[in-house]
Amino acid sequence: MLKVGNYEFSSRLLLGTGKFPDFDIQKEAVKVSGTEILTFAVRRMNIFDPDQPNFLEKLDAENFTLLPNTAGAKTAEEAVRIAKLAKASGLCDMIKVEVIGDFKTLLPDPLETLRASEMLLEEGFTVLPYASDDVILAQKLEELGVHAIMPGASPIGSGLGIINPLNISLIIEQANIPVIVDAGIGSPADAAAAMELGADGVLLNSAVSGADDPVKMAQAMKLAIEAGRLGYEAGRIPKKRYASASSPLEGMSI
Ligand SMILES: CC(=O)[C@@H](O)[C@H](O)COP(=O)(O)O
Repeated sequence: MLKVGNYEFSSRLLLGTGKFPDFDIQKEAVKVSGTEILTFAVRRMNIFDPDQPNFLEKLDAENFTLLPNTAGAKTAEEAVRIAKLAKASGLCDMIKVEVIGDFKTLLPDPLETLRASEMLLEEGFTVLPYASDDVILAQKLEELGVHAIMPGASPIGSGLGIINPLNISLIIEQANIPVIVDAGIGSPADAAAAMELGADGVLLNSAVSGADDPVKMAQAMKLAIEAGRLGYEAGRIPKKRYASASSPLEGMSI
């Protein structure tokens, strides 16, 4: 069970809704992924014009917890404005804080992310900041009172997987709140690796929406996340430098 603030989920996969080839494929991929949390950029929503196409319309949004994100914000103030807009339009009070520091790498701005998180907590939001994989930043965000931390595996849309597993595992080890690895996941192996490190969940989008077969990939991600979690809970064997026989012969009279 993944618990974030007052919310509980049985799926540990958080899925982005952008960049699918079409809405029917998006709908089918979402269905087979088993996700209960859908994230999307508030700025992509036609909140005030119901006649405009709505990219969530095929999805029976009431069956999911919506996690609006503040993509496009460059400052804490912009992120707070976007979050308030989402809340005012009746979307969930959970918000993924995304304050980008540089539009080439799409890496998050740590200082503005910290400031935005503080301001949104004061406003009563359930706050999930997307952050770099910085161990101390994760500590400071937790001290502020955020409800989950979402360190990036690698830059958004890069598909590079976890480029600093040490940092991700240190963040997980110190955290008393859920750690959801977000962005840069390229394959099911990457998602399983995050879960095997002990992550509480994985947020991904491009790996599914950009796959040759997004529906198959959505299912693969679901299975990978479940397998990774099971493996983590089961406890892997330690890595050793030398062989040790799988069928020991000691004590056997031959
Ligand atoms: C949808 C969303 O929130 C993205 O900003 C997120 O970080 C996913 O990144 P990938 O597309 O790399 O999975």
